[in-house]
Amino acid sequence: MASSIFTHCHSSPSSTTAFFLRRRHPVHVGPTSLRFFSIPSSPPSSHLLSLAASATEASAKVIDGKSVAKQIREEIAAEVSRMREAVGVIPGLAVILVGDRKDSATYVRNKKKACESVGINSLEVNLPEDSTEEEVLNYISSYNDDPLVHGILVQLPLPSHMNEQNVLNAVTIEKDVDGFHPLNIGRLAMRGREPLFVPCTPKGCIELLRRYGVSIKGKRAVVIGRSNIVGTPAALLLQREDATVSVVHSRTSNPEEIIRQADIIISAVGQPNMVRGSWIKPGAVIIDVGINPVDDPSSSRGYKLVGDVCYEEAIKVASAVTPVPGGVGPMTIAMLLQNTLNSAKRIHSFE
Ligand SMILES: Nc1nc(=O)c2c([nH]1)NC[C@@H]1CN(c3ccc(C(=O)N[C@@H](CCC(=O)O)C(=O)O)cc3)C=[N+]21
Repeated sequence: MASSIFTHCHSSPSSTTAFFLRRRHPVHVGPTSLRFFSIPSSPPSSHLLSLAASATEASAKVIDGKSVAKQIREEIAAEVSRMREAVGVIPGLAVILVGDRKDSATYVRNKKKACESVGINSLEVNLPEDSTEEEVLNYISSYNDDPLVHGILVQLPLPSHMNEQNVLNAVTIEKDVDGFHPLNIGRLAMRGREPLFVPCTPKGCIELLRRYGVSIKGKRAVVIGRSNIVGTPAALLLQREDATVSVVHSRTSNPEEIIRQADIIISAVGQPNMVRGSWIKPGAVIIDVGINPVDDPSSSRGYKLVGDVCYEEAIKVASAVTPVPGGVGPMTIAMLLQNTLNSAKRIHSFE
């Protein structure tokens, strides 16, 4: 198993530009399985990470997103009951799913399960693929007005006949738990302004760094990818944390040279095993957002999930790396729950 993924890293095309061809969001498939690496029992509680650690295979840490996410879900569950007991309010998340994409259905199911696990109410509407934009807008409008709903999530991607911008703009910023409303992104970009919500995946990346004691201030950070939902907000967040940030994308010349200068790398491009060991500065910390299915005849599903970063190479050079699966993915859902809880607290002035 481990050798097949190793082979995959080496059989990947070596040209950088070939990897940067545009692609849709990584496709989510199947249940979590941690097969390729040993996971430490729990994340360090204090600042144990040494960025200057000599780069040997044994010294690299696996950043265990699955276990951090579990810890965060427990904290959220405690807050949800405290709020329910104190003011009788249960946070509610409404999820709007349009069409029958298999990966989207899986994501929505996982979000619903996660809500149940912490005591958050979840409402779900599944509209047919050929629904009109107006029908979606009507649902958004009724959830905007519904006092039992504190967060609204429109599962992306939407069918191509809908205007994503119109739809996302319709979610009231008070309930925009995805943090995708332009007003929330705009505030994220401006110094001295505070967004009501920060997008879940980038927020999860920063939370992982924080809980593993990786300091960001004054560090060189490189974000690979410039999507609205991950790359761009991740770069804005790192900058707010006082990193010096570069964004590498499909039109960047010499991406490897820029990436090699990074103390912290966040990769969100959706290209399997694109970032090679030789692109990584010894001791760097790597947050791998990509969740890419690749063929794997030895797996019962016929595929396995790999990140944007060649894990077996990275683990030898970096001081810490997030695995795929079990890294950023579970954190995204934990941050969605946190945003929903915080929204209910804000709406009900509960501290
Ligand atoms: N409005 C909207 N908000 C989103 O946040 C959103 C979206 N649309 N569309 C799709 C993407 C993708 N996404 C993931 C969430 C969790 C995992 C996750 O938990 N993955 C696990 C399981 C992987 C597996 O084994 O299948 C892991 O990485 O360990 C992955 C991907 C949220 N998205």
